[in-house]
Amino acid sequence: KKFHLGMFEIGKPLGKGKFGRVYLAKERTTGFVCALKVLHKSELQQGKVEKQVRREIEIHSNLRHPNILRFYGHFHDSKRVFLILEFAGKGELYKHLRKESKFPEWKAAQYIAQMAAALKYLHKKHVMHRDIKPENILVGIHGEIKISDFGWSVHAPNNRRNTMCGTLDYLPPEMLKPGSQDNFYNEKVDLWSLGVLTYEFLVGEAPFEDTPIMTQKRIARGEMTVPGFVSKEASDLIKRLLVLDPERRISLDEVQKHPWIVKHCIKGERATQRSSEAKES
Ligand SMILES: COc1cccc(-c2nc(Nc3cc(C)[nH]n3)cc3ccccc23)c1
Repeated sequence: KKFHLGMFEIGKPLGKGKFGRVYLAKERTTGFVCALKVLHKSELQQGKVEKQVRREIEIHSNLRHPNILRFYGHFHDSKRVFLILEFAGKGELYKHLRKESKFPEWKAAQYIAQMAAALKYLHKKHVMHRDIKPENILVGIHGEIKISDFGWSVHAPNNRRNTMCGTLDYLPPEMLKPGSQDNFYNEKVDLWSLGVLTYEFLVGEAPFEDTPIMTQKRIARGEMTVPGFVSKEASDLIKRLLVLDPERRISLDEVQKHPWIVKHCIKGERATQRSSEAKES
């Protein structure tokens, strides 16, 4: 007996996140496959995250980009909230990262180029994600990556009122400063996190990974070293993103034109040139 929920046929559970379970689902009339995220209102109340979920829905439902997981809609019953999300066939990026321990430079560069494109789109809408990390990225069936969780995204600028986000590893120095009320930060926080992500893709661990106290100290001082096996171009990009002063971080446009990205990301004519060469051979 298949389990139906209104117009959806519920398939296998894909896994569970922090506040809910995710199921494969099929829309009954069209056969459209999606992922259904089920959140229990009681758990949201306990975790004091209802406002965050409402903001996630409001922000995520207005986003359309190939490297951002599509949000199709939501509905709720007395006990649960259901988010209708795009299904990404290859699951969580951080599982691939742990399995491969670190990514080859060409793969890391392609992922970072896709992240830069998604962040450029978000920042143009004055949305900052604030929680860029491998756990919040899914992989589509063709290997493309999709930013998923928007639970911590807000409209920029913002001053840190709410409690700390998840892991400290990805927090930029400006979000760690003692709570002076004029502690405003903007979307450049995502540039710092992009630097941490680039490092973690290439090295297999975060640049400031340490005990919580030491991690905060090392972030505040920008204290990290890039191992010798990382190419000098990749190391250059990491160092231009992990800059303490948010205003001095490399821009997303410059990331997309950076030699390390250009070298590994076949675009347009070079791709066709490659394929035409292949045809000749
Ligand atoms: C904790 O492990 C979790 C949790 C939630 C989802 C997955 C998972 N997700 C997706 N795709 C998704 C998920 C969403 C919201 N859209 N597309 C695919 C997978 C494939 C193999 C294993 C696991 C998968 C894992």
